[in-house]
Amino acid sequence: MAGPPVIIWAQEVERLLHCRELVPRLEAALGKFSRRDSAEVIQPVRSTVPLQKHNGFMGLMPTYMENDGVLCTKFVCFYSRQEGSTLPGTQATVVLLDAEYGNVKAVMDGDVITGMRTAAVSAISAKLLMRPEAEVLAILGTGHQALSHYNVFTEMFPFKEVRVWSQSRQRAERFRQSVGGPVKICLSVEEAVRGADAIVTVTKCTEPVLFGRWVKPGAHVAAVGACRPNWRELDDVLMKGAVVYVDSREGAMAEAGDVILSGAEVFAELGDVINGTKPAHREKTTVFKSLGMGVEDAVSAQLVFDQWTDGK
Ligand SMILES: NC(=O)C1=CN([C@@H]2O[C@H](COP(=O)(O)OP(=O)(O)OC[C@H]3O[C@@H](n4cnc5c(N)ncnc54)[C@H](O)[C@@H]3O)[C@@H](O)[C@H]2O)C=CC1
Ligand SMILES: O=C(O)C1=NCCCC1
Repeated sequence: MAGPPVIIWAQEVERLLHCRELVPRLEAALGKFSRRDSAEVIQPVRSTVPLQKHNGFMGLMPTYMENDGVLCTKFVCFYSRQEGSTLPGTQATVVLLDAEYGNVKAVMDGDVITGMRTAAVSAISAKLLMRPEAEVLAILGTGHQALSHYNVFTEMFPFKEVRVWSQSRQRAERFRQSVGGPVKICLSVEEAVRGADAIVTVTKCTEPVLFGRWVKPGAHVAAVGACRPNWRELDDVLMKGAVVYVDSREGAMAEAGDVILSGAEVFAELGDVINGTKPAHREKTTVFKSLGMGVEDAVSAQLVFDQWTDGK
């Protein structure tokens, strides 16, 4: 008979999950997802339940990887909070199950996983699509994802300058103090992105904040916010002028306002590039529209569980 599930909370997940081990697993997972082989990955498009009273959504993200024996689901609640609210903007929990018996093996904090796997997938997009000589990174937004993206991008690439923009100077200052390295605070989005080689958009805005006319030709944009079909971070000029990559085509057509409302063509999934079935257009302006996938949470949770079991 199965024992009770283990509970692995945030501090422990943080101790066990490292970008250097996670990135190769995520690359493999993105490749498997794009092969559309049901023995590799079954991952339906996220089901989203509106929490109207609280101005939020609950996303359900199940995944089964039969060949790898991984069965997992994440519950993630995300909210549009009033300015100054002290309530959390996103809360996630990941559940790992035994596929044969159906029992829950582990319940773990999903916030650390969401932060790190999202930033790691954006970094994989940059590894594939950014120009190798890239020197300047611009981050728009200063919340949780901004911090995880700063950490992962500066660990993986030798940027000479990191710029950050926030709606609020105070939040930008707080962000600068919370990171381990140098950051240039910019007072406008234009100042932050002009001349940047890589741009990460991690805001909660619902209207475009990044305009194509400011983006240097050949730059790479990892667009992480705007995960609802009527929300935008990027304008039509950027979406239509860039080669657009996504994590999941089905996900993008259901959830990505930047894709749906601009009418931009999706060129490829990141997994197609990893599998060698679609080219990486490093020489052109590229956008990776990220929505987040259950398979990313599944391999992250399995890694945490394996490390936890090894160290027991
Ligand atoms: N693609 C993916 O896999 C994932 C995407 N997300 C999305 O990424 C975005 C950022 O998430 P977190 O950092 O966790 O949120 P957060 O609440 O910690 O930070 C949000 C940031 O957006 C800024 N912001 C809010 N409204 C704005 C507006 N109208 N214009 C410009 N900036 C604005 C805030 O000042 C803050 O810097 C959210 O949209 C979230 O839903 C989150 C997790 C995974
Ligand atoms: O993949 C995720 O996790 C999320 N994606 C979009 C919105 C918040 C969480």
